[in-house]
Amino acid sequence: MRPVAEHAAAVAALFAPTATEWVPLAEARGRVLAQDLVAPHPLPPFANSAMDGYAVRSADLAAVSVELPIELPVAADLPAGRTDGPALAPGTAHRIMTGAAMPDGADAVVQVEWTDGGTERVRVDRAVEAGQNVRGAGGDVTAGEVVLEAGTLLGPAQVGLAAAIGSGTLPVRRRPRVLVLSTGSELVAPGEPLRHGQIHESNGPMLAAAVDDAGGRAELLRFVPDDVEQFVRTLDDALAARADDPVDLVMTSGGVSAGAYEVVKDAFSRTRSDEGSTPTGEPDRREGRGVTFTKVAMQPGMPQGLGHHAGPTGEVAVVTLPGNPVSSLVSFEVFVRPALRAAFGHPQPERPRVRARLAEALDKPAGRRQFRRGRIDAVAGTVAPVGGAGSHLLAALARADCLIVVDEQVTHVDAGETAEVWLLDG
Ligand SMILES: Nc1nc2c(c(=O)[nH]1)N[C@H]1C(S)=C(S)[C@@H](COP(=O)(O)OP(=O)(O)OC[C@H]3O[C@@H](n4cnc5c(N)ncnc54)[C@H](O)[C@@H]3O)O[C@H]1N2
Ligand code: MOO
Repeated sequence: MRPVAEHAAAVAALFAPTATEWVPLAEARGRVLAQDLVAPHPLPPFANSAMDGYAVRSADLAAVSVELPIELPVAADLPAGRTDGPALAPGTAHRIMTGAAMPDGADAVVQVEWTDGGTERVRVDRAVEAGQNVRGAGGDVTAGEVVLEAGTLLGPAQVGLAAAIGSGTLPVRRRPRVLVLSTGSELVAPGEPLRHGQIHESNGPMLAAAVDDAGGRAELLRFVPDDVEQFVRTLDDALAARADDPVDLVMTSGGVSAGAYEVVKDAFSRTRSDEGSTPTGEPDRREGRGVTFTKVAMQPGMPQGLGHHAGPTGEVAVVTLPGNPVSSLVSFEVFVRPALRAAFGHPQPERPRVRARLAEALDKPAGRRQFRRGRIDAVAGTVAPVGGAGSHLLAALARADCLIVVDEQVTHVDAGETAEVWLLDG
């Protein structure tokens, strides 16, 4: 069986780094900056007041104390946003609000609490030092400074900074576009009634959510039954309809194990053997490198496939995930998520990994790396398995907040021993 790391590297190699696109600030969160962002002006752009109060010359107040207050005429009112504030004459004060530009001639602000709050004249009973309560121009950012480097993940603070320097749009790496296609004749759309032998289609919505959550752009296609013709037609129609904005990956679920009706395996094996020419002698547009199916030494997620499908608009990368719901999502976590994030330059493609003590013993077969679902207690430094190893246990997966990784050769881990844990909330 193929080692997990080898398959992960092969999946990563399917992705090309995504191009740059410009997006409005409102769409920038979670994206990766494609170019250094340079401030065209300083921050703050002008010296301004840090307090509601009175702009003064500190020299005028040098001798002031509670016992010896001073009274100054209030010569102007400076709310934040006033663009034509007059200069301050010696021996006068301007009423000023937080964020308003400091008038020429003033070098300090007396906060309103240290005054009688007058509007015509103001009594001040505390001295201030030059620069007190003044936020200097460029105190945060200087003009020409790189405020955010290419490769930065844009969160709320970074979006705020970009807005503050006046950027309305930002150059970011394009989100990889992923088509999700589930297969299985037993599948029924959620919301529709089930007959005996049928189940609701859960992998498609789950994997589409996982793609979006990873920072990609998922498009969930209508699932198909175990019918090769229908599978290929659905996929090729979807690819043809997206000729102007090509997809980065086709991700399928189901139909890859050892049964009699393995639609994904059959479909991609067929398109591969179609290489050559069509009956009319035209070159076959399906000619391509094909999809290879393999067993990976992991549990869940053993049957895997990857490669390229020669669709109507050219070659497109393909990853085929196993149909069992837990296998499907765990395979996505192990192989697709890190590759997808690396493709758009995410600074942390992989889930945060920690070590934690097992709250109970675990047994597993030798030969496959096991990814058990768990709940972590970060304060206690312990992790408890949730549910068993079965790859149909979707409810346990939904209760889990981490994966517990137990290496191939290990068959037993005692309670209290440490294990590697991947944090799914990170
Ligand atoms: N004889 C063997 N049988 C199986 C093997 C094997 O090596 N030899 N491998 C097992 C393992 S491990 C896995 S994992 C599964 C993988 O099977 P497929 O990828 O072919 O998936 P299906 O057979 O189509 O479905 C498996 C299981 O999952 C359910 N399923 C499928 N798609 C969905 C969906 N979109 N939403 C919800 N549930 C879905 C399906 O009903 C099956 O119960 O094969 C084992 N068998
Ligand atoms: O490998 Mo399957 O993915 O165990 O259930």
